[in-house]
Amino acid sequence: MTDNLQLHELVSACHWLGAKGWAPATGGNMSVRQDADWCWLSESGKDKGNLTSADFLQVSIADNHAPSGRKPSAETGLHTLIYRLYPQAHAVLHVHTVNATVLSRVEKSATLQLNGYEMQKCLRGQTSHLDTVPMAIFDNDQDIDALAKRIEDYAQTHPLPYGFLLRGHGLTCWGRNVAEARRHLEGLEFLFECELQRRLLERL
Ligand SMILES: CSCCC(=O)C(=O)COP(=O)(O)O
Ligand SMILES: [Zn+2]
Repeated sequence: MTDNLQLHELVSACHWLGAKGWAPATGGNMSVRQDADWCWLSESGKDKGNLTSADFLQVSIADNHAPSGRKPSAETGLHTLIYRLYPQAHAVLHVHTVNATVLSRVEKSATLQLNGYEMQKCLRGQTSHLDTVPMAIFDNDQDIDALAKRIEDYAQTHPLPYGFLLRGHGLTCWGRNVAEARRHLEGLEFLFECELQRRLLERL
């Protein structure tokens, strides 16, 4: 059972990422796991930098049902997929940062390979800049069920330990608690900015 503390931490993470400009114009969505069956997801269409606990709706992880009758995020199916795939995932943050949006278009292949950066070590389990961290990029889709199915199929053979990019759309990342999801978001965003600048300066 997720305590109120995790929802409170999620609300402050939303204010933090909103202040950074990572959820512009109602973009982005966030959630926290309650238990094996339920999570709390941001309501669709809200300014994600200004949420309160009352803006989070209880959603069934199995079938995306929201008993309140209010409308959870349009991307609910991606959050619940992550909670089904990874029992250890307890918080999911989806943001529309400029770096994630642009880099996911500049990189034409299905995977962004990050290597050579000390900051890779902010990602759980990473211990060296010499290792390569693959970040999957999925082509964007307005059909979230179809997108979730593509991601689910991919995840059967490729682990997605931190998150994934949606091409021309943004980053979805998670962690074992809100603090870890927040660290992954901040670290990945830093790495994306470094990688974009490197490609610009090296004319790649
Ligand atoms: C203007 S944002 C377009 C929809 C989107 O990608 C998003 O992250 C926000 O959707 P939500 O339904 O969660 O508000
Ligand atoms: Zn989005």
